[in-house]
Amino acid sequence: MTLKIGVPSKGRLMEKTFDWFGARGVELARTGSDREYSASVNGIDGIELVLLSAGEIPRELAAGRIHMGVTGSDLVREKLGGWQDKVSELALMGFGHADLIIAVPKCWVDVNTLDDLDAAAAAFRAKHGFRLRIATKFHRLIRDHLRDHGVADYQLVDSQGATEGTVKNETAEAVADITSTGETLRANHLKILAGKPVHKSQATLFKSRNADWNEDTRATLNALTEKLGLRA
Ligand SMILES: Nc1ncnc2c1ncn2[C@@H]1O[C@H](COP(=O)(O)OP(=O)(O)OP(=O)(O)O)[C@@H](O)[C@H]1O
Ligand SMILES: O=P(O)(O)OC[C@H]1O[C@H](OP(=O)(O)OP(=O)(O)O)[C@H](O)[C@@H]1O
Repeated sequence: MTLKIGVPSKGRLMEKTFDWFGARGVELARTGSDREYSASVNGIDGIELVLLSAGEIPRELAAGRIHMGVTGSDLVREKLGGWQDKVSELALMGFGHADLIIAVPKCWVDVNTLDDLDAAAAAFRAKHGFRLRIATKFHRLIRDHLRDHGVADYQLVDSQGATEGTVKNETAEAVADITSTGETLRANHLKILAGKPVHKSQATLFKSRNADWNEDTRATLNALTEKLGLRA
């Protein structure tokens, strides 16, 4: 039986994932044409590469359909409730860095912290008769973070892309999204609330707790982690 590793099939994380393994003597390679989703692994036997969208890798790990997978630490925490019961972290890979943050319009001069946001949200509701809207695709992480910091008078509105545009479009008053350079926030006249980010994300190699770990796959895992210089 082969050990299946899910790696991003495109996008930000793909190339660096291939480089990360390659630098450790495990060559991942796409096979076939540019558009064909097939790949191979050289340097170690008994491994099958599965090309997937980074966003789907958490679900596949949790279901045990892949034994290991590379994706952003933010996506695992967002998509898997109780993620630590489903997967474990084998390696922080040192790329794909991004911060999940909450941002408000730059012109809100009195709102710089979560406490300020809480006060602004209460005032907003009193004035407008509905709760201040925060646009995001990170529902679980933002809800938990705001609950932990005592902010209650808000509503999340779903935004799966172009989230920073929702304030200008008047579908939200604030946003919660990933940022790396900060360019998109600046361009949309938004400022990050002070304090630590909700989550500091990076590409991470995960191991599924629910996959079929039999004698073969465990032996392959041990060979692979040794080659990669990790602890299984
Ligand atoms: N500037 C950035 N913007 C968004 N995500 C970033 C950024 N920098 C790093 N990342 C990370 O990249 C990962 C998302 O990658 P990507 O957008 O390729 O995957 P995806 O959401 O599955 O998209 P797709 O479904 O199109 O493959 C997340 O873990 C995120 O934290
Ligand atoms: O801090 P920056 O370097 O400006 O990067 C942050 C932006 O990049 C991502 O969007 P993406 O390009 O994935 O597009 P999306 O709006 O479709 O999510 C993210 O959602 C931010 O909008």
